[in-house]
Amino acid sequence: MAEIPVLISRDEVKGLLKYSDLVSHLEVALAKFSKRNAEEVIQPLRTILPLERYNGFLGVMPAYMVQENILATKMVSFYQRDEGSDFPAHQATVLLLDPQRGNVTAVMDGTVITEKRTAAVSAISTKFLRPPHAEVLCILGSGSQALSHYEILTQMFSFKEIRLWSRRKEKAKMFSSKVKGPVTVCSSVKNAAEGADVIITVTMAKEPVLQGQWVKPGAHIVAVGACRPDWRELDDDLMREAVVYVDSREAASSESGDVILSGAVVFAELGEVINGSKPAHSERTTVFKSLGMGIQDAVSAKLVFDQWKSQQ
Ligand SMILES: NC(=O)C1=CN([C@@H]2O[C@H](COP(=O)(O)OP(=O)(O)OC[C@H]3O[C@@H](n4cnc5c(N)ncnc54)[C@H](O)[C@@H]3O)[C@@H](O)[C@H]2O)C=CC1
Ligand SMILES: O=C(O)C1=NCCCC1
Repeated sequence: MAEIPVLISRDEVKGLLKYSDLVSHLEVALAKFSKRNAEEVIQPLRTILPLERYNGFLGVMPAYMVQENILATKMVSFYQRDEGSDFPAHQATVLLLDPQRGNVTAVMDGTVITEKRTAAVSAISTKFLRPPHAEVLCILGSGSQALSHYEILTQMFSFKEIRLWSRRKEKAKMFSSKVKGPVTVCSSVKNAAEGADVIITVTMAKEPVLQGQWVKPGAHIVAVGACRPDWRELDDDLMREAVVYVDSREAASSESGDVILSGAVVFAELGEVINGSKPAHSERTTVFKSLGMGIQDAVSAKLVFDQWKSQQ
């Protein structure tokens, strides 16, 4: 290795990566991605290596943004852990490279990047697709993504009520004691979801947790979990009834159980809504199926690195 890369820790990434920067930069990246111009963005479908023995997966997610001169790859491991396990469900590292020379310029924690950039993309979908006068937010799940989603959605929007459901009520209570604002802990998904305007699913479920019959017509659902072709968070009724948006069509048709197994038709990518080539049907029930993209990590890593450099 000719030059030693900079190492940026989890705590440093936490301090350096701001939601406000993420939202504006991710909007530009998603809009560009959806134009499918290889002179602008190159992002192959991620490689997923099963770690069957440990009930987990390793994902490798390279991306190159040509004009911005950003080349990066994330390695992310994720596991279906037993409740109470000492090991984290997700761990990630992002490598930022110099595209001209090919050397690694920075190695940084990718776990916080994954938490923040996923929530920022969900906030972008909420911005475009939530119904008018959205007042009630519902979060299903109480892990790391639930926290980052709570943070950004309460920063960007003025919901009157925030409801939370988690499989284990004590986890939901712990969540509500960690966050700054008020949270209504609900004892069932039905109670949490009924009447909600925006519903975020951030669980490790393999079977549907949210049923279409509980969803208010016109609600916006952001489905973040179920990132394997045989995993589900949403039932067939909801998937077939809603107008379905995704981050990447290729990823959705190869990785999303909710899309593949329901046979739902994908209406548009979020990037197409941002770049104006497809409408935002905010008057209808909408689902944004998020799977996560290498360009989201690449953009985030560059923001972290630039902030880090400006402080040296
Ligand atoms: N779309 C994307 O870009 C990304 C998606 N994810 C996915 O988001 C989901 C949440 O991730 P984290 O919050 O980091 O995980 P976490 O492990 O911190 O939290 C998972 C939550 O799901 C709950 N849960 C587990 N099994 C369940 C079941 N069978 N039914 C209902 N709830 C269940 C747990 O109680 C916990 O509240 C995961 O599926 C993860 O793979 C994670 C990163 C990026
Ligand atoms: O985009 C990511 O990062 C992930 N997506 C789905 C599952 C784990 C991590």
